[in-house]
Amino acid sequence: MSELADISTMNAASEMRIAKRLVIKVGSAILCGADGVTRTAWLASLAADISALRENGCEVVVVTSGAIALGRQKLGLSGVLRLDEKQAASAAGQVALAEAWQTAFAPYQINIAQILLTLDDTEGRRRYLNARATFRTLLDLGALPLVNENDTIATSEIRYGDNDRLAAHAAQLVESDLLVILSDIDGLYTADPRKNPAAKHISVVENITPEIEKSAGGANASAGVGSGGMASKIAAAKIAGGAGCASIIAPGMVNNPLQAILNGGAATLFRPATTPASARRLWIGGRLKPAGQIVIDDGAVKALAGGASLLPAGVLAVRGSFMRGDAVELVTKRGQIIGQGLSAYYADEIRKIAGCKSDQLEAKLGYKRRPAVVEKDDLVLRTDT
Ligand SMILES: Nc1ncnc2c1ncn2[C@@H]1O[C@H](COP(=O)(O)OP(=O)(O)O)[C@@H](O)[C@H]1O
Ligand SMILES: N[C@@H](CCC(=O)OP(=O)(O)O)C(=O)O
Repeated sequence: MSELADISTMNAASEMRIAKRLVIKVGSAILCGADGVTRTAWLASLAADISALRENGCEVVVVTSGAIALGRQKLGLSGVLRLDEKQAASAAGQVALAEAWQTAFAPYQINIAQILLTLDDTEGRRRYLNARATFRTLLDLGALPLVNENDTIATSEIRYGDNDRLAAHAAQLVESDLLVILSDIDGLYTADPRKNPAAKHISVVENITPEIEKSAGGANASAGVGSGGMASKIAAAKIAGGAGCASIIAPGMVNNPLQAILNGGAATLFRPATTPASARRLWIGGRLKPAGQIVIDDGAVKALAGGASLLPAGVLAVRGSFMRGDAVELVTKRGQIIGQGLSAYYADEIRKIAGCKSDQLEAKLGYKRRPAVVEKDDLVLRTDT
């Protein structure tokens, strides 16, 4: 399937075939079963699928639940857990969870890298930039980022709510083009098929209408393990879609679940309303209020127009006081605003390194950092909008 494929014929399989960066969400029930024991053969089959996708050039990030389910077994906790018991279980279980994933990927010499996120990490721009840079570096180094919520410090006020939404935020953070949520069901139905046997499977959702949202009922809070329900999966698809990322809800209990999607097995595709690039352009170039200005030389103007990041060598001056992660306007020496981006440095740091070559930065700053003042992915030129 080429990238120029007619989108009206897109389904879960074709969307998966063209994905370049994929976030896969695995729930506790699929990974651990009802008894809280890791399904190792299944996990090995998923590892084979992920390894095959990576060999085809697709970058993969995994969001995995299961820490509480595994931890409660380890610590001998039973019944309904208090918040502090859940947090203790997740602390003990996260170790076992990461170990299970690392074991599954050992045959492919793929390193697992654990990232525990809290809502703050994706909502606050400075932490967002740090988290994104870490993901980017891990993917560049060929590691497989393994994400879970940082349950041990998350409180009810700051929780994402469930790992379906966490996965959508992770997809947004890494600018993924596809989110695959592996579920205990083969997609969305017109109503909950457990309660309504006449419910019909929906293979493609163009728009998440109130009717679609109503079909899911409420959250599945009473389930033994996990906490999501179909409502949280639709909410996740909505968050991802707003960032230009398509979503698939697919059956996760079967072995080789990703290969099953590629083979045309039943699943639901949620098509996004926009692309990741235009969602990002709208956010950086339109919604964020600039906190300052960076004046750049003509060489830098040319380099940015050619798709480069802004390096300190092209910086002439800095106006205002802004922080790392704030939006800044990029201005020519004649005063023309040519674009807007997220600053990778504090204003005062840029003042120290303005005009410097990249190999002089460590001596000027006293520490080592990526050289770009504004990374190309964090930059929107006026001609782009
Ligand atoms: N409209 C719907 N279509 C499909 N499943 C639904 C729908 N409404 C409610 N559900 C229920 O949601 C369940 C999936 O949510 P959940 O059990 O949390 O999944 P997982 O454990 O895979 O994260 C299904 O098994 C189904 O009973
Ligand atoms: N972070 C928690 C899982 C929370 C959650 O959303 O679970 P699930 O509904 O199984 O995806 C854990 O690792 O146990």
